[in-house]
Amino acid sequence: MILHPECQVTAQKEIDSVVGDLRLPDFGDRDNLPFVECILQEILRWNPAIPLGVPHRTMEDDLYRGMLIPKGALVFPNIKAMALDARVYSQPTVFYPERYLPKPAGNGEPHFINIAFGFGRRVCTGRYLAENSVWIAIATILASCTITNAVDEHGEIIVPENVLSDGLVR
Ligand code: HEM
Repeated sequence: MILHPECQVTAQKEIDSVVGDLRLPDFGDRDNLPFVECILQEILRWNPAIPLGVPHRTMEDDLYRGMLIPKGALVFPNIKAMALDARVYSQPTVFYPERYLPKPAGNGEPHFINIAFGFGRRVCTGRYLAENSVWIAIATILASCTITNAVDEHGEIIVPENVLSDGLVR
């Protein structure tokens, strides 16, 4: 929110108009907060927490675009490459939650939630806990707080660097 203050303003206006200021958002509000939903999707996509997914092993020979993937092969789903695929997401490195809104407000780009949590029989078992936890955190924090930059000893705004750890989980 510090790096993208305009997103915070948009989300807070949406929460104020839908929820008001007499209560906090709850899960019953989720369908009525499309921009908060967009922020959740963009957080999952912009810098995926598990960039190379978790490898799966093929149980039988498979053919993919004419290429044989033999039984027993390890397949790594490159989630980060899918997140940054410019054929699917315009300016993919930019944090731009509006991209998911239908046209003309946004680009109608596909939600990332079906990719971020992996695939098939071994899909993340914590998916719904995680997605709902992140959603309620975004909604309640932005309903009750405004996140702003820290300032240094001279009163100058500190702009944090966007630096992430490397590894299986970031
Ligand atoms: C935003 C948060 C999270 C993300 C992005 C995430 C993502 C993933 C991904 C990509 C996988 C690999 C799925 C595959 O094999 O294709 C996975 C597996 C798994 N996740 Fe998560 N996860 C998150 C939170 C959680 C939480 C909160 C829990 C537990 C409460 C959890 C428990 C698991 C478990 C147990 C597996 C292994 C499932 C299996 O191999 O059968 N995850 N997760």
